[in-house]
Amino acid sequence: MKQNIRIALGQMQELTHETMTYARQLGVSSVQLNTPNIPGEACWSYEDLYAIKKTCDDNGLFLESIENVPIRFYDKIMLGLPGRDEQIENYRTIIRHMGRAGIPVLGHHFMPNFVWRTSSEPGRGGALCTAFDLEAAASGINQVKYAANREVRIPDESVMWDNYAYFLNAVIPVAEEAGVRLALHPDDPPVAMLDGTARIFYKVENFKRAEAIADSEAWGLNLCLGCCSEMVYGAANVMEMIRYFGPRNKICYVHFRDVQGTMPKFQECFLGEGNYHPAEVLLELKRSGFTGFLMDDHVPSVINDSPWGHRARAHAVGYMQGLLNALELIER
Ligand SMILES: O=C(O)C(=O)C[C@H](O)[C@H](O)CO
Repeated sequence: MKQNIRIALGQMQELTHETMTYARQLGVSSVQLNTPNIPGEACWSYEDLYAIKKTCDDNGLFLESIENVPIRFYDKIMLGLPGRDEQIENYRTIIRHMGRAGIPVLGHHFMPNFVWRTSSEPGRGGALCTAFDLEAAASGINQVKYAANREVRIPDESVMWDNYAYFLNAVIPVAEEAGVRLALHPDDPPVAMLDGTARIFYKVENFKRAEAIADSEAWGLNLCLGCCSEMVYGAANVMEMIRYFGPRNKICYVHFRDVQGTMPKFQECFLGEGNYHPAEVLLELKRSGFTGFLMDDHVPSVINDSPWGHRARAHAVGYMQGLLNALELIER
């Protein structure tokens, strides 16, 4: 059954009584977890995944997606190193467990050296916003977030493509069988090469290539509007991604955030002051046939906020709720 566009509260590593109560207080009925704190050095058990799902159900919340297994679970897969087949076996096990537990989407990215920022800059009213400047990154200074295996560098984009294809060929049939969709997140920052390691999901064309490799309903996108907006041509990528992948039912869910500026230099910001027009984007999503969920992603650091960002997340969620409300009205 097709669902309506809805909003999930997200980017928690753990589901506490407090966050679940907060989600309900904000008026959302679903949640997403990012790299949850689940025991396991290389794999997650069915029991642990089911326990999370059940906790959500018991608290009146639908668990929409788990985004990302820890990088150590699949670094060899991304880098094509010996040991990747064991990692793939574990990844397949996690997919099966998720399917059995009734968790429908597993998010993934393919960035061996993960998300980079080079500074935090004051944004609106002095709220701190993370920023990236390729020149600063190249000089090796101020790397704010970094989770790379610095010993291994893959300077060749075609090797990264081979690694991604090897991964998809091994996991897609299992995902199809388990009824779990694998949702790909774009590279952040979207750049072809970072610290000597090639990236492949930094431009629109490359997602089309990935879709063709997967060739399956089990593959889709975790469409991070922020990352697409960071790409050269900014907002145009956002619209192109929606117009192309929406009607193909390939957008599993959306990270609703934005930046100012585009590669090689950008800064995160509040919704409504970035490169794209949020209402226009939501309208386009609706028109494209999207029926997944929207969620808060990175948020500026506002005054007296918690490390997770309760205050700024409330702003992002409220903003999306207002947009959805208006959309419902004009569609009546
Ligand atoms: O960088 C972004 O846009 C993110 O959302 C980072 C997240 O950790 C995301 O899960 C990366 O896959």
